[in-house]
Amino acid sequence: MIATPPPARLWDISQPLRPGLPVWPGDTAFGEERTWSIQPGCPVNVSRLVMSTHSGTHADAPLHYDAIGLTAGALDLAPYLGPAQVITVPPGTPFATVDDVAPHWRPGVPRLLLHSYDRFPHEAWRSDYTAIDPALIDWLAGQGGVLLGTDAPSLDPQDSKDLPAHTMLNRHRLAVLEGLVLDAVPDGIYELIALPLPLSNADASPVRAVLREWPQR
Ligand SMILES: Nc1ccccc1C(=O)C[C@H](N)C(=O)O
Ligand SMILES: [Zn+2]
Ligand SMILES: [Zn+2]
Repeated sequence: MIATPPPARLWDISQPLRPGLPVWPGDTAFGEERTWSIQPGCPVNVSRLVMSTHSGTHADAPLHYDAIGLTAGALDLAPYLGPAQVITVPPGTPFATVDDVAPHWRPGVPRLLLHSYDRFPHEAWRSDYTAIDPALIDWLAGQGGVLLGTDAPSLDPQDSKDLPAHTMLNRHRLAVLEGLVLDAVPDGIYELIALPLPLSNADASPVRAVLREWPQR
């Protein structure tokens, strides 16, 4: 009889996808439509989804911010699986900076997930989210980082036209997750699992992001 360890605790850090989901101003509303329904002569329910590639918790592909960038289907999956550290930045911070992160940084854990909301805004779009100082992305790359995640809907401010944070991310070829829900997650080290879908031509992909307890050594 193999002794099986108790299951590691899981945190679901993904937004529920549903009609009424707050989306980027002007973007495609989340829609679902039943195309087949269970009834005499039809044994199944089937639906159709209409959604932005940036709906809810998602991974940008480089194609989102680089006209010749990789698509979601071409992304290397390794950055989206592995040890990650959750660090809270003071709520209401306009830009997360190196000074917010460096004092809490655990060298050798190459994924940074920023927790900026006191309470994730599930019910309404908020434009006043915490964006990312590009210098933090440059610093993360220097620390051997491979992925940056945030509970905000974007790395750059909503009105940004030159996307300095996404540009720095692209320069360092870092992976990104946006729209994480970290309300219930204490700062610390976890195993991140958040795989993008093999959407062959897309500029981003929804992910089911979870954190699993990481054995503290
Ligand atoms: N839907 C959009 C439409 C136009 C411009 C930006 C968005 C975004 O959703 C922001 C995106 N999540 C980003 O990666 O910054
Ligand atoms: Zn995005
Ligand atoms: Zn983005």
